[in-house]
Amino acid sequence: MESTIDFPPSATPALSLSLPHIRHQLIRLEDTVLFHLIERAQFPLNASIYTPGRIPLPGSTLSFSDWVLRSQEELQSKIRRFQSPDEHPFFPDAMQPPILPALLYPQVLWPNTVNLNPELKQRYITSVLPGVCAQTGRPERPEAQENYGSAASADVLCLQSLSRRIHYGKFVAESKFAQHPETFVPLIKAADRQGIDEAITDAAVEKKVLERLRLKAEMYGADPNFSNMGGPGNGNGGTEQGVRKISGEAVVAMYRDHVIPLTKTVEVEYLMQRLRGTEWE
Ligand SMILES: O=C(O)C(=O)C[C@]1(C(=O)O)C=C[C@@H](O)C=C1
Repeated sequence: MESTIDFPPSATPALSLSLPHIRHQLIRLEDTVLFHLIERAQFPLNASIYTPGRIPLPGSTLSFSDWVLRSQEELQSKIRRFQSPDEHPFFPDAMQPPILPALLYPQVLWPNTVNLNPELKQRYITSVLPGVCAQTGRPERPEAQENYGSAASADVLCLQSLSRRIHYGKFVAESKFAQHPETFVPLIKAADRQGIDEAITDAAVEKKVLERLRLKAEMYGADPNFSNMGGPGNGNGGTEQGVRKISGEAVVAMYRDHVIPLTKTVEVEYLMQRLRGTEWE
């Protein structure tokens, strides 16, 4: 698969490492994540698809959702998806040799093994999805086996866009490191993860991210046929006339409690490996 969003082989390392450019990509990814979540939220939670063994699968003990994700990744590996430096598989054991010739991406990141997808998937299933699929003020929707395939397909898109978002932290971290190695080298040498976390944190940017996201969720999640974007009784659950497509609160909570913290963990863990094989080691 050719470049995902901004790392075509033609992109220069200088552009890939410019912090405003990286933040612009993070803002674009907000839209991608949001639209995929809105697609997922039209179906019930369907807890059965996350339970291994609940839905019989030929030759596999995985949950239905994992099986769909793994099968997709196996196919996508053949068309180069995971050669792109902003793509990380959830199932590294499913990777196959690409059938297309390798693309030459510019070497922007320091070689590293950071992949937080297992933690991301766990949080997505146990915390993000229940918030996104709930419609405030309404009873939980019953399982709908006719939507199992649609829900699992939407999950693939949600998880992959979230994974891209959090692993973008590597580019953010590389950019910050390149700007201030004198700040980071001693912290990394001392394995001071908390110190690194503080050095990469920009509280004003985080606040802006959450404010923008709330606005986007309110706008994209409203049905324009009904004026249900605000006013009393028009909160997350919508009105009698129109149900919101997604809860703004759930989207903000997802970013505040999971997406931003995981992005920061990616940044910290990437930096912890940043001195390997350098003159600073
Ligand atoms: O934009 C940055 O500087 C980032 O590190 C990304 C990000 C985020 O996840 O949105 C994470 C940590 C910072 O505190 C601010 C924002």
